[in-house]
Amino acid sequence: MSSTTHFPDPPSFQEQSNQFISWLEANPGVKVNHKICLADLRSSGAGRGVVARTHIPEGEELFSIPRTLILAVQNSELKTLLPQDVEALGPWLSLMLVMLYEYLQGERSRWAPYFKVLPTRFDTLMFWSPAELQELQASAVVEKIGRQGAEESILESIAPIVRANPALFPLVGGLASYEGDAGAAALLELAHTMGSLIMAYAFDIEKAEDDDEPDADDDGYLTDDEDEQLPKGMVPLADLLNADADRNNARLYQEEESLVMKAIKPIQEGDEIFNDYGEIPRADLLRRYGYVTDNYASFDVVELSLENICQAAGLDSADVETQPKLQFLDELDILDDGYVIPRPSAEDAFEDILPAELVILLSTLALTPQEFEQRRSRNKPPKPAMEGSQAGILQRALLSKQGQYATSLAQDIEILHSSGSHASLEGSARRHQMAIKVRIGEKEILQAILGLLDRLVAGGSLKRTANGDDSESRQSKAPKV
Ligand SMILES: C[S@@+](CC[C@H](N)C(=O)[O-])C[C@H]1O[C@@H](n2cnc3c(N)ncnc32)[C@H](O)[C@@H]1O
Repeated sequence: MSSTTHFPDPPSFQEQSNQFISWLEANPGVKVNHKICLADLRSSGAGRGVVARTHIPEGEELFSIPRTLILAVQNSELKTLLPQDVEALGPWLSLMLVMLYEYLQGERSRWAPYFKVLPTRFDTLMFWSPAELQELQASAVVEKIGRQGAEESILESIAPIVRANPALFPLVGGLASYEGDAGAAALLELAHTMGSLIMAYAFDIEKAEDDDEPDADDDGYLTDDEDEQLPKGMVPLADLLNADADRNNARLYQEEESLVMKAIKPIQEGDEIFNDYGEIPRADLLRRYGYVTDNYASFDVVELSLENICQAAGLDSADVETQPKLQFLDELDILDDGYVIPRPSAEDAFEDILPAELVILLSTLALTPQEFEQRRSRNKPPKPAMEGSQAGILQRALLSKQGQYATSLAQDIEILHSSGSHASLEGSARRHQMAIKVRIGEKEILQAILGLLDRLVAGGSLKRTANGDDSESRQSKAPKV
């Protein structure tokens, strides 16, 4: 993302940018620093972005958007036009409904010039075909896309409101109604567009006096703990900043009356201004934002499923009801469905790389029946320590995970080298290349951890630094991608 094909009416791209900025500046309370501009970055696959026209010192305000201009439930007239409490739908679905309403108003919407600069096509995993998703091979991200769950929620919560209020939700594309298969399909498509915009563009909007950091989300468009989440809102211009891991040089401050973007570093003339999307593994970057860059590689993770680990420990299943060791950890609330292993860095000691819950699981699985009975009678899990037997289970689980990918790391590196420059690729070819990068990251982690475990199983020390470079390689040494 985001090339020409992702935006409506590509020939008017620049004109739409200009009209959007004019509209923005005409709104009372908006301030846009003349040192920034909205740039066309489609040639590098980054859609629109914000660029410095001239040097900007650290701390300088880049723009300020009044809270009343945020496209959000509290600012849309929809909430006064419906009998039900829109906010009760939760942050995702309520904003989705409001965006559907505003979008379908066309030119009558207060945010019409804003919608014209937003994309209508996405490279987020929600939109990948089964064949494209297959390129992610054994990546756990494939299980987190949540398309089916999102569609069920849309049909259950959004569709009845839209269908009951035809005057508020005009029909699109020659449809007779939003009823029936064709109506439902059109509604789902529109809702997915809004959901994808929320996923990649919306901010959690803190209350004016609330300084707490927002919770991280989420699978699909929804999460389990919706009640605790902050309302979401689309903040014009703030959401046109791209992000690139450690190149972050701006930050949005949520003040009493306005949301203010400020430079957090000196920015040189011509530099792109980047927001911070967080320390996101490339798999999740692809799922939520539809792009990857090599700068995010250090945040990559590999996820082992509980099933994978149980198999490696010789258990018949990962069923909590029938496996006493799993039941014991579940009752202590320290059992997970999957365990995330980060990319080891040169500074990390091995025991700091693995999550404590994973080491406790391995230690529990390694207990003899007598040791387990003792633990259970004291209701205490084993201490998270990696020794030979735990390392053996982990090694088998990692090898089994490695075997689930259809190609080796060495093969992927070759495929990547022959696949051409990222920026020039479009459509499926671009998605394919991004998938290769994701799976390379995961395979590099598997290889690095396996190298460290080799030493442990062979009787070496675990205190050494966990750096992929000095570890024994099972496959050819991985270059930085
Ligand atoms: C918040 S929007 C930023 C504005 C967006 N570029 C646009 O033209 O509308 C987030 C989207 O921008 C794109 N994006 C952000 N950072 C990027 C980067 N470093 N390289 C390529 N695309 C990027 C992705 O498509 C992502 O989903």
